[in-house]
Amino acid sequence: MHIEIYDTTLRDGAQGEGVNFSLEDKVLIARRLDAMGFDYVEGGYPLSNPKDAEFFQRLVAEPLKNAKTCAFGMTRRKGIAAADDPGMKALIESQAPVVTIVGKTSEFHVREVLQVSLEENLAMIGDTIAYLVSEGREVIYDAEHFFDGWKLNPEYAAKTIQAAADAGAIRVVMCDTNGGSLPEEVAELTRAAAAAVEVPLGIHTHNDCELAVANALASVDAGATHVQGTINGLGERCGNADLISVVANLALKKKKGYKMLGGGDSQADALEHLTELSGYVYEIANMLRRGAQAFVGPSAFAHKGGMHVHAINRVAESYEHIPPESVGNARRILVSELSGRSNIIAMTTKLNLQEDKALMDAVLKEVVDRENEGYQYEAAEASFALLVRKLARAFTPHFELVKYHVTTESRGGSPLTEATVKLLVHDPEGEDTVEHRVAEGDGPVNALDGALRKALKGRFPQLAEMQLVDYKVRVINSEAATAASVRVVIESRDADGETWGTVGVDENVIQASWQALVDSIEYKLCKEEGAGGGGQG
Ligand SMILES: CC(=O)SCCNC(=O)CCNC(=O)[C@H](O)C(C)(C)COP(=O)(O)OP(=O)(O)OC[C@H]1O[C@@H](n2cnc3c(N)ncnc32)[C@H](O)[C@@H]1OP(=O)(O)O
Ligand SMILES: CC(=O)C(=O)O
Repeated sequence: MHIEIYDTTLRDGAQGEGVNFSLEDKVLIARRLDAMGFDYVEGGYPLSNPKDAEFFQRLVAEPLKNAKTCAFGMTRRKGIAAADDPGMKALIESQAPVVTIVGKTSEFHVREVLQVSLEENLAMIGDTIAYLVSEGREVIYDAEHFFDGWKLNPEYAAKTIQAAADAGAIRVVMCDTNGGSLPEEVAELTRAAAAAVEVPLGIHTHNDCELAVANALASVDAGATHVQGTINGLGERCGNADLISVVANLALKKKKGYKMLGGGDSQADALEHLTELSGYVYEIANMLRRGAQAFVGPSAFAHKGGMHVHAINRVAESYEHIPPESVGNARRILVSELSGRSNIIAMTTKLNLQEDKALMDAVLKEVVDRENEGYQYEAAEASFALLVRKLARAFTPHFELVKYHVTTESRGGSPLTEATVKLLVHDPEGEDTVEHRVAEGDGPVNALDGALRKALKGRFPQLAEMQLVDYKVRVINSEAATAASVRVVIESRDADGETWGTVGVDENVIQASWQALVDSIEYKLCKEEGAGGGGQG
């Protein structure tokens, strides 16, 4: 059975705190969803702001290829004809072929929020849809507060969706607007709605009880054939149903043969692009990815516990509910104090090192000891790779520190930071040289990085290709007051997009930063020589 997937990232997703798409962002996301086979893409509320209105004009100039574009609006204002309502005018002018209209289902909302009679609300629903249909639009009706409204007054709730169906709505979508319903209630009321109207039913759920996806799935099992939600679950308050999880569960977990996103090969292809889609939307929204996001998060198939990794090495599905590749994700093995030898073997295999029991034991001991001192290798695979090479005696440093010096000076204005670095730079085929360089920076780490690069750029020009993209500091034993150590984790990126993390720990933040900086540069140089391996990007 085909289940329609309706994306409202650009409207309800944009109602999430901290989400603000530009016009260009919206167009890019709409086209990506279109390419992946989504049935409907809701672009926004044309009455609300010029950007949303302009979005639809952009799609008139260059329409989506597969998905239907939907413009969102509410039922006509009380006491006026639909044709006279500015909201209707904006919807018609959007030229979107589909209009999604939200209307009230709950008599409580009709009385207390709209403050109109129950009859006037029914007329507002019917008039609005009939008018838009007469203007040649397909209308999807979003029944706001459907579940709460039905529980309060089922006869009235049924009348509201019947008014929508009678006026020509092509879908009636049951909205769990406050996100307070449970899956069993959603299933039961989906069956009740199916008995009240013949129009295909849809489901639109919010995540206030962490049940948006479960509620959407329950509704589909009970007969809904259209699911509304957003990518990554962005949306008002706690968000909407995450369509990534909805699609992955319907396609991969349910045994009822649900088909979506084009079905067949296109469906499989779309599933394999879900991780990429999730990252794309986070990137455009300028938001950090959620590590533990189901199916597509970086931690969704990351194995940390030694016993898990041991089992995974024997049979992948022992600790994985689906193959990570089926949703475009990848297995990751983490190294930490919770590791057993299996974690270390998995990581060193990635580094192309021979399996060597004595080395594995030494690495495991070193990792456990260092994590006890505050190091953490989960986000610092490059430092781990260097640590293994050092223990395997397969590492020759490219340079050594003679001394560094960092000063910060303020004469009343913004402080100025300056770093001096003196290095012994090795040259296996020639003479070692001493490089002594100074650089200014926005802060101590920036200045140190500048001076370090100046000292190395003559001998290693390829360092110009890499840049530091993230810097995190954390105090790790704050109860020890003055003796507290800090952990610095630096993320670096190469010209080809590969990223790697390095770590440093010390009581002095500059020394911790120096360790992480040196590891970052050594990793890049080893990588160039084919000896780094195991990048994280
Ligand atoms: C469940 C949902 O997510 S629905 C979508 C919610 N999204 C948004 O609100 C974002 C876009 N909204 C906006 O840009 C603005 O709210 C607008 C342009 C729609 C309206 O702005 P304003 O005219 O200034 O009204 P305001 O937002 O203060 O109040 C909403 C008005 O709509 C009325 N209203 C609310 N729902 C409906 C409905 N389904 N049908 C008709 N009128 C409605 C309210 O009664 C209120 O009118 P009133 O002040 O005459 O009582
Ligand atoms: C329509 C909608 O966004 C809701 O009821 O949640």
